[in-house]
Amino acid sequence: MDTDVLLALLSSLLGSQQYDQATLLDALVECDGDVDKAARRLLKRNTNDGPHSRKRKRKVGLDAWLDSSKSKVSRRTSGPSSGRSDAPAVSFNESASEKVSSSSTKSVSPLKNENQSARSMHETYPSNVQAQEAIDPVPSVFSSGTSSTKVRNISNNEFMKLLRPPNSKDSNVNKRLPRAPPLTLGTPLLVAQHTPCTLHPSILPPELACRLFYTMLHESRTWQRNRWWLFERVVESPHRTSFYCRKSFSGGSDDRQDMQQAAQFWYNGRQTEPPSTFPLAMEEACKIVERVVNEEMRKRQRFPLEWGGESCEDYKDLDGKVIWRANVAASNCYEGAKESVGYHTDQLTNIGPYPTIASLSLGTSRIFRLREVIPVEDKEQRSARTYNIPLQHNSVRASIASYYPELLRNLELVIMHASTQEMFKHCIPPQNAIDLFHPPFPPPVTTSADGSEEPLPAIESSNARINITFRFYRPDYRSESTPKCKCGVPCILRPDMKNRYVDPNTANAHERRDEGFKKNVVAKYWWTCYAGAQNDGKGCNMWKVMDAEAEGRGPFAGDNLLASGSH
Ligand SMILES: O=C(O)CCC(=O)C(=O)O
Ligand SMILES: [Fe+2]
Repeated sequence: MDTDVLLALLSSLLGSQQYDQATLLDALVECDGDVDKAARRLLKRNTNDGPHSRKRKRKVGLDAWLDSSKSKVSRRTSGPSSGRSDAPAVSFNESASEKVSSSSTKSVSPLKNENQSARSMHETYPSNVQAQEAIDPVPSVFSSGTSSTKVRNISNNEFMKLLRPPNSKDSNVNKRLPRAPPLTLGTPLLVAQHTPCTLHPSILPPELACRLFYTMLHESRTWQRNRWWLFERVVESPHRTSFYCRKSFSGGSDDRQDMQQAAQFWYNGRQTEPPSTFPLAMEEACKIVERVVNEEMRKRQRFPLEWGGESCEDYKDLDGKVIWRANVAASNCYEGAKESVGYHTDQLTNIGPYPTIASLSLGTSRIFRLREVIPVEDKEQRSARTYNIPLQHNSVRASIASYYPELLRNLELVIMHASTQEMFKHCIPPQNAIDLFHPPFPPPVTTSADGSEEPLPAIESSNARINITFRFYRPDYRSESTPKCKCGVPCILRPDMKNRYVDPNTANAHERRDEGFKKNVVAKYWWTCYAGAQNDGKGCNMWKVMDAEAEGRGPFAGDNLLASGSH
């Protein structure tokens, strides 16, 4: 994680559009993780590139970065007219800042309520700042205060100490390792070969896909940007998002209420309106997605910690067992090429270990980027690779917990893939250009509150991508079972991505001996305090290992495997 923080900081200093991640990483490695030095080195290189290089005029350095956000605050307080003429970010931040300060005062009261919980879908990686950087060369971070700003100058060392957790090994990046060049995975076969994801093009009937695009784009007018605290500032994700619950979920009413409470704190502990239920077109699409995901899951070996409750009555369908059922969905809207989401893993708080997530893309095509997190033990042997997966309209990318595709063995690839959330971080990077989407059908008709029917506004072309991630909130990870930290706020659940183990339940003797099959299971998860994301950035640093048995979690897929003796 700390390498990502360093990368985010470095690109904040330089502007991420001008340097690709590999260049930033190289500079960091050359400078032993010193962000300031790396920024100066890259700048110097640019200066040498020619006398007209516009990059060399940029002021860099941590102090300059902090200064720039200070001056942003003062611009803000001196009124919008003093801002840049092209300054939507400034005026936006101004109103966002007001909203945040009121919500941060509010967040105290809901957090007192025992039944409510603070949680979010995304990790609070500063790489979101990096993503936002690509939109506005001035970092889109701002002080939470008014004109008496909370921003203070701190030394480089002090800052680095904040960023680097004790015992962090990331500063010792192995300099001898060649960099693995990024790979673009343009076909379902390539995606399956290299990642624990599967790609399903043209999954919905074309008319339904188009109707769903219109519906969600219309809904997205009310979606919000995610905000959280980071290093005494509030940062904001450069895309809009919303959370939906599925009405037809067959769990009891307690389940539904519990999911609603979880949804209220969907993003980083910020209290939101109760979630909407799936619109009709989304419900229709969900049924198709569920069928495809279940078919795919039946082909795969399960991880011991996956949900194993498919034999419970509630999870049976007319057709028999349903391994995976979507009961919530998070939806994202990216307008234009520059809107993005930074590198993160999805929080496991309610979806539990080794979750399966089905992510439907509608509208303009965008790149989905995956980057593997290399376990500590492997750091000397191999470097992380970045995979780019272009996601077209009406396609589903399913991240299904899987050990590794069979094909990998035949191809004798060294990298052994496990599950997406445990082994990879993902993002939607900003792009320089996108193709406009032309809806192939006229807009659907909607029924308004007074019962009258009218069509949604027609769209000739759109620069928006709508993403719907269908998820299964596990009954054994319901909100009320989430441990609370000393702040009295529900914790978040994270995997120990950097340490992996052989799974004794599934590995055979040969596999256990074989180096290549080592470390394909994440066995440790921990609960950590997350109050800091909303609570003026202040949390209690609480940290405890998840003890599935003591916490009464399950049933797990591993229990079923053992019972059937099928491993
Ligand atoms: O838009 C996408 O495809 C990714 C969204 C995502 O990562 C999320 O909602 O957690
Ligand atoms: Fe995600």
